[in-house]
Amino acid sequence: MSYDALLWLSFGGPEGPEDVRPFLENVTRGRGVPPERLDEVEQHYQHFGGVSPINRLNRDAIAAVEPLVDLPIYFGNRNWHPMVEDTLAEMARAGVKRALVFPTSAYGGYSACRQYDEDILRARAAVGENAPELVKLRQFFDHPLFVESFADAVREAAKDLGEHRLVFTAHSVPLSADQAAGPPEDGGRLYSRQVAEAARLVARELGVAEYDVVWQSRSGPPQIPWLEPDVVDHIEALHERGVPAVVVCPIGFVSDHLEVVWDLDTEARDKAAELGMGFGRAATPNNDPRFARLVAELVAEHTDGVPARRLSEFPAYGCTVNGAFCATLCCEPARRRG
Ligand SMILES: CC1=C(CCC(=O)O)c2cc3nc(cc4[nH]c(cc5[nH]c(cc1n2)c(C)c5CCC(=O)O)c(CCC(=O)O)c4C)C(CCC(=O)O)=C3C
Ligand SMILES: [Fe+2]
Repeated sequence: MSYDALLWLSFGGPEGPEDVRPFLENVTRGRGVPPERLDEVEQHYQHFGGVSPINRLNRDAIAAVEPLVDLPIYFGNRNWHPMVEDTLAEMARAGVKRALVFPTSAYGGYSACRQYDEDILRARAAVGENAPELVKLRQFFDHPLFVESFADAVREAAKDLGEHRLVFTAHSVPLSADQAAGPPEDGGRLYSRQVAEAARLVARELGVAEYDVVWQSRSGPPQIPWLEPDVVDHIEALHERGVPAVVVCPIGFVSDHLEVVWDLDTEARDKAAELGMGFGRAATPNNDPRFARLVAELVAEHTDGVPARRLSEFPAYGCTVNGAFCATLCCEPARRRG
């Protein structure tokens, strides 16, 4: 199959103090996130001058991928400029008929996969009949280049720490969303099980037998259960068990965006310092040259029939055309069910 372009599809983030509130409103529209939580998150962004690093990190990664692929790369986001609707309109004007889409998430689940399908549907509907055909690349949580880059990052973060516990962290989601993650016939929990599998692969690469998988950045109303334990609470629990230091590996993310620099480099690091524990945080893959190669390989699976490299046989989906869902009821949000 031939393609005219690659669309880099990401979350988006504010680029100045006035952007923060409208960005947060875009993210949480219709999601029942309490206003107090939004006020709190607004402060995290304002602490960094209202600028999330995520757009810059995406632009850097795109620049690293450009020399490795034969396609022009376009950049569009779900929640902030450049908005994917505008990017897709620009692609249509440039004559793009069929494009691959790289979503900046390695996993399945509603927030990590299906919501990017919804972005594709929305953007194609906005552009209308000239909308390019869009083929989304697959979930890559078990790609050897993803796993190796995290393993090296953990080695680097741990190098001066001595005895420590390795703790993987990913974005928490409501338990109901995790239960609905993946095609129902797979039994659900695709997101948390893929995160656990990626953690297992990185730990295996490092030869580490004991480690934990925990969650961060929980949102939503307090009465709704989300994946636990939270990383900060877990650091306290490790301290009580006499663990002298932690290395936190943000396996759930591809870049050091605001939820990594705030929730880990600020909150988790401060908690460890308060308890007198050593703390190291592994870098995410975004700026590792292997990440650019990973994207180029995912593209080559489609353009050159290069076989998919995977370290596990764990269920993986995500590759669909024009925003179709991976399977009937795949990652269907509970609130939208009958
Ligand atoms: C699974 C997952 C990923 C990983 C997959 C992927 O990477 O796509 C992810 C990534 C990200 N999440 C991000 C930011 C936010 N997420 C929020 C809220 C939420 N995230 C959720 C899940 C996830 N989120 C959920 C279930 C909610 C509740 C609302 C809802 O049901 O949708 C909120 C609202 C405020 C709050 O925290 O309450 C913000 C600001 C940023 C950008 C950071 C930056 O600006 O640098 C990134 C990359
Ligand atoms: Fe999020």
